[in-house]
Amino acid sequence: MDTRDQGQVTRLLGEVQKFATEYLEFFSNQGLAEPSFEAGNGHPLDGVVPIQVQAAREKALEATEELHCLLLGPMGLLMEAPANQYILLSLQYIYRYNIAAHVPLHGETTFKAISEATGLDLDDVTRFIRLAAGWHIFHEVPKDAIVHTAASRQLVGDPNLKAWIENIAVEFWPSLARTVDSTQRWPGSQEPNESGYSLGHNTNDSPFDVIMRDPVRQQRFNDVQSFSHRHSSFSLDHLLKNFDFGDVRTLVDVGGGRGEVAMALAHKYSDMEVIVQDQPDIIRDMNNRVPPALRDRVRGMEHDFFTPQPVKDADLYLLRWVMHDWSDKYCVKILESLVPGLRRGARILVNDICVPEPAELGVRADRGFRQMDMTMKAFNNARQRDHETWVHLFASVDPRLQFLGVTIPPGARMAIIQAEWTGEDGTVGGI
Ligand SMILES: C[S@@+](CC[C@H](N)C(=O)[O-])C[C@H]1O[C@@H](n2cnc3c(N)ncnc32)[C@H](O)[C@@H]1O
Repeated sequence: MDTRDQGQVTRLLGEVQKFATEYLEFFSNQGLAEPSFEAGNGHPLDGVVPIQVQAAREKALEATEELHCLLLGPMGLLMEAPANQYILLSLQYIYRYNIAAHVPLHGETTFKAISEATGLDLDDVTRFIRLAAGWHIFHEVPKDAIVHTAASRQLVGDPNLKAWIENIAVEFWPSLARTVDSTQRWPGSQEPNESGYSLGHNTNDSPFDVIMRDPVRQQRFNDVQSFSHRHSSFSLDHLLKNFDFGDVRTLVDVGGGRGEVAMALAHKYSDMEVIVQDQPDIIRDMNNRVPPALRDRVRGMEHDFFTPQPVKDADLYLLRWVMHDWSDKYCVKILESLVPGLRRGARILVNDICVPEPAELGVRADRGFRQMDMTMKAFNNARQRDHETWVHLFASVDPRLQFLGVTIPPGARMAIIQAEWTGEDGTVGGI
């Protein structure tokens, strides 16, 4: 008999008690009320909580998650697993019809009042909101009347959160539903137009092309990038605090989006010139966002990163949150296209996920990385990479591109991955 799991529930109970108590001490020390579904925890995302408090919370979450799974039992676990997708359905409905704004921030309303104000079918309103209430998003009391919870209040007036949820519902969800079909139709494909997205959206184009030609989708996609910067584990601060840009005079932010990273860098380093490269529409938007005080040092440049790099002699080429959008085949092309711009000693800095080894993290944290990996496959046949895959990727570009290593700042999800060009200036293909 396998005795490994004996006493596991008891051990987990102890861990929940220990780590949740540590977490709660932070609230009592600050004179704050305990977190509740009604009032939340007072923090929009966990950025303002000290790192050791975040760690205690994460350990408590890991332990409660495992406890939950053990109590479900094997069959319960399998049966409950698909249920979480339903919350997305409800959130999509709530956003589509701006339901949250029809609930007073303080006080209650009724399903009937929402139906009358929006013109929506009363039965639909009731059913979609009751579905959400199962996840503590709105609370129904008494029957047919609802009030906000802390979570449903977040759905009012936060366009970037809206974009993030709608992007998953509209772009990713149909893609995920067809990803297994895509493995059958195009086994092992690295092409962006042979993915779950291609089948789910019935298109032969790559997802980026589909998104970029539709202003609504494009705006939403850009807002998602802004939203992702807000979560502490994806915060730009990890890069700014843990990489010394002190000797960088010219930085090219390749696929730099709306320039948020560039502007943060230019604020911090008053001698740095930053060139943001991206697709034409993004660059037009980006140029309008640069404040006058930074315009002489931050500028946008339309550039397709699959074509040779036009900026020669920069000190650093940054690829932040770009490579995970592409399969290895296309990442090699992106890196190869940089080579013509590189002078000896120029560095490439990739700020992207480096997936930890299996079992290095708890199951909850690990699951987050695996889900992101599968999302990228469904979207674009792209992937998240672990240490070994990053090393292999750089090695397959050019032996003169020396891999300098990977560091993951404490509390960060995005790793700092570096390489240096050791060849002659601006050489391509072994010349
Ligand atoms: C996930 S976003 C990352 C943006 C930014 N680096 C950040 O950290 O927020 C990926 C960016 O790559 C850009 N991109 C996609 N294809 C591109 C191409 N062929 N050439 C240049 N940029 C491209 C997108 O427009 C988008 O801004």
